[in-house]
Amino acid sequence: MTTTQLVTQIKQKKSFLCIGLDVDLNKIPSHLLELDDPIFEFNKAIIDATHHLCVAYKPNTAFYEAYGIKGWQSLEKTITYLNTNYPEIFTIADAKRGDIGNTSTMYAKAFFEDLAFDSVTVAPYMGKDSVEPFLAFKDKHTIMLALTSNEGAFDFQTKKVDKKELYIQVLETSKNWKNSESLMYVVGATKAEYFAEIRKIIPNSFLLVPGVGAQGGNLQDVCKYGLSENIGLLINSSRGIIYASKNKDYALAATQQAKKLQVEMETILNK
Ligand SMILES: O=c1ccn([C@@H]2O[C@H](COP(=O)(O)O)[C@@H](O)[C@H]2O)c(=O)[nH]1
Repeated sequence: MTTTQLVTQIKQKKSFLCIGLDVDLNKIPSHLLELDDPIFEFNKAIIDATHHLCVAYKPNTAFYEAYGIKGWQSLEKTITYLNTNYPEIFTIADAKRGDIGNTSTMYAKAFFEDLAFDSVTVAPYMGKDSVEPFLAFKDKHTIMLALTSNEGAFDFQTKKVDKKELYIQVLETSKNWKNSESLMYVVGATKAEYFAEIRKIIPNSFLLVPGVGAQGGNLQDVCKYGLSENIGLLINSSRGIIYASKNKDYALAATQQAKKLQVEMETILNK
């Protein structure tokens, strides 16, 4: 998917919401556990109930890998279901990969070719030659961790290297990499006070922003300095939407939570 197609979808739906599909078998309604593939059935119901309110879905691969081959099959069925039934939706494999070049190429093939995701998250720690193999894929997007939502972000990311914070170095340096126009960045909603500085460096790049909802990040605070000319934000909420109810009404409850965020986003976009 191209960035233009993503922006068009955002404008049509008046939403820049990304829903995280982080499925934990201990948290889903118990009646689903009797089915052959509870993870897929849960995702299918959530997707059917929310696709009109969001522009992206983000399964975090950890929640699938934890269940071995069955979990990976559920992930495959979920992405195939999305690509077949809702091809306009932007898909993110939150896998946080990155390795030496030839290994990164294999990671990129796994998520872009085999599973046909539109994007994958990567860690910047191993540098240019670990990220450029992902950027070589046309109309695919590489979403690099910049300033993460967790407390541990302050351990390294905000530490100064050559008088500049590491996350700033990541943003500035990666702008010069081959095919860097395919880069997006992860910036946590819990770090709203950093968005103004970040936008000075990457005014137009899309930012994937996790941390709204369960982690306490605030949508209004993020949008104040995070919005760009082409909107440029994908705000993720996972647990706050998919676990809004533990009962049989879970899909309806997810719709209601997603709708709340979409309405807030529509108001912001209309300003
Ligand atoms: O900085 C980061 C990077 C990734 N995540 C991931 O996003 C979701 C957030 O889930 P919630 O339930 O809405 O808190 C999850 O998959 C994280 O691994 C992040 O939170 N922060």
